[in-house]
Amino acid sequence: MNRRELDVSVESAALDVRDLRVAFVQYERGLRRRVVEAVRGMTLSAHPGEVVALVGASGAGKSLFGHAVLGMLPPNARATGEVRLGGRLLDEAARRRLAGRGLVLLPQGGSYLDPTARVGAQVRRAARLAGRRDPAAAAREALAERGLEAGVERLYPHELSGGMARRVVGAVAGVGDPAVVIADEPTPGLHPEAVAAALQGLRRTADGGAAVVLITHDLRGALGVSDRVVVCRAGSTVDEAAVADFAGDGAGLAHPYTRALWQALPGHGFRAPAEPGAAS
Ligand SMILES: Nc1ncnc2c1ncn2[C@@H]1O[C@H](COP(=O)(O)OP(=O)(O)OP(=O)(O)O)[C@@H](O)[C@H]1O
Ligand code: NI
Repeated sequence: MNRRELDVSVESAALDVRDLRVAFVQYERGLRRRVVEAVRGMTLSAHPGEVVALVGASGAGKSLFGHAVLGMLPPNARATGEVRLGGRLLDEAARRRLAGRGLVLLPQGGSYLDPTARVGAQVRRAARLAGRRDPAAAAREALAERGLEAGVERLYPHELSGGMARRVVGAVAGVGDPAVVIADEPTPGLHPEAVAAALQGLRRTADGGAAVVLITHDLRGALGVSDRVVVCRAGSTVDEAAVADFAGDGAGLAHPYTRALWQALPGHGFRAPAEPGAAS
């Protein structure tokens, strides 16, 4: 099922997540059962054509959000809340079936590419999974659209530069014409031009009609390509702000934590906000 089959219209959000919660069941010394709530109320929606940034500190629950939406949590995790795709309420199993097709996750750490397979095979596989009738042609086209010539198909991931790898990832993500792309921290470890290229790749994916959720620590980088910013802290989404509100001394930002994140950026002359529980 791809974007057309999901029947995503501009009126309904492609992705609509309400009050998502994720708890882990843990056993202490094999006996005492303990439930730890890692995500405690995350709400986010993204419309076709939009890039919505999900920003927050390390451990805030951003990656869990992505995994929960895809229905890919570890077995000891329990998720609750409502996840709609194209207006339809779907359970975890239904979302897992859409993974790689209507719904794509680019996981944190760049492990999205299989190091043992050639680029061409990987993009063709994504095209096949997405139901493209001629996977080879679709793969060639997806790579060419991103400025990669046919020879790239024969390369292995370790033979790609950072920027090329990201474009290949973009091709893998975009070849099925997905309704929703969740990109988890797509930029660490890349040099600045490659970071910009990767973010622009996501922007183009959205301009092509997908709803993109950009998970990142990099508020400044996110502002360059996003339409809205959702801020999370300690497992909860605490604010949603328009990109235009991130200006000057942050007076346009209503939420104190969002304002503190903005003011903590280098050049703004303020200190980073303390994390809950952190020693000050
Ligand atoms: N399998 C698990 N079992 C127990 N707790 C977990 C598990 N996976 C994640 N957590 C906890 O959930 C919280 C959120 O983790 P998550 O990976 O979503 O953070 P994040 O916002 O993506 O951080 P980062 O920016 O560092 O990637 C963390 O406190 C983490 O310890
Ligand atoms: Ni993460």
